Amino acid sequence: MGRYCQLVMGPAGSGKSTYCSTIMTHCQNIRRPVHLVNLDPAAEKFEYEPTIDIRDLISLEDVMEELQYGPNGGLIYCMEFLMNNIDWLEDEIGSYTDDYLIIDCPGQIELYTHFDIMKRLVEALTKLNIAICGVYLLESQFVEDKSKFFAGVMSAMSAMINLEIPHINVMSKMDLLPKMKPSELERYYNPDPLLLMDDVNKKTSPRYHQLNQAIGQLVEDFNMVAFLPLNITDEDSITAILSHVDNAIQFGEDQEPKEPEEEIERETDDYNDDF
Ligand SMILES: Nc1nc2c(ncn2[C@@H]2O[C@H](COP(=O)(O)OP(=O)(O)OP(=O)(O)O)[C@@H](O)[C@H]2O)c(=O)[nH]1
Repeated sequence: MGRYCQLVMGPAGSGKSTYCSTIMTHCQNIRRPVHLVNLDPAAEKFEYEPTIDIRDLISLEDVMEELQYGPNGGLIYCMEFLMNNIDWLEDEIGSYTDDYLIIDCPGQIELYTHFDIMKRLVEALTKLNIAICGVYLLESQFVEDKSKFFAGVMSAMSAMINLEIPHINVMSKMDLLPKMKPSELERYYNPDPLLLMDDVNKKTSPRYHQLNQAIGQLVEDFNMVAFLPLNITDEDSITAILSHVDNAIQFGEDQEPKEPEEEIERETDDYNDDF
């Protein structure tokens, strides 16, 4: 593999920064060269100093102070500013060849649902020949409220559909989840629409049952959302996630459309072989 990165996404507080430091520590222990990239202009402190940091370009604090934006508007302004100054990111990344970048993204959910900023970021990274794997985090506490869990599943789906990149979903903070039977947990790792129907129908008025069913059906039909558990104290869960990321990137590269020139060359060779 050449240059590649993990684009670490997920709602606010889902554990993105903790995940990034966990991966950094793991990679350093196994001597895999890795760099942390911070794209959250509101980030405060990091366990690892980021190699590339959006705050060297623009910080949310300055935008809020100087332009009188609120935190959400300010964040979108910062991300738009980054996209309009993408040369800065290209220059910063330029020197890191053959390295693994762990990109910590902001937690504003609208970035993954209805703004095109992440899509433009993906295009910019792809232009730099960086293979990307999206890593979407959802915290395990959502399991305790099934409608919240399914809302989280749909936000993960939204990121997958919008970005169209190799992607894995991670269920973070597994150490905080009360003990559950493996068969019960499995229904969350591979979201079982019946969980939603059984439980949410009981709590909602019958006029919403059809809607609950349609949402369950949507998740089932899409059939591509699955979660890998992350317990930051369990090395095996970290190794499993990294290996899924590697496989997703490899699979993505194998799916790349072939260069038309290659096709033409092969056809010419075939033609020559015939004679
Ligand atoms: N017990 C436990 N706590 C965690 C874990 N991951 C994150 N936390 C805690 O959850 C809170 C949020 O974690 P962060 O890593 O800052 O989450 P984030 O997604 O980067 O947050 P934003 O930057 O606000 O979007 C912090 O208090 C972390 O200490 C975990 O695996 N286990």
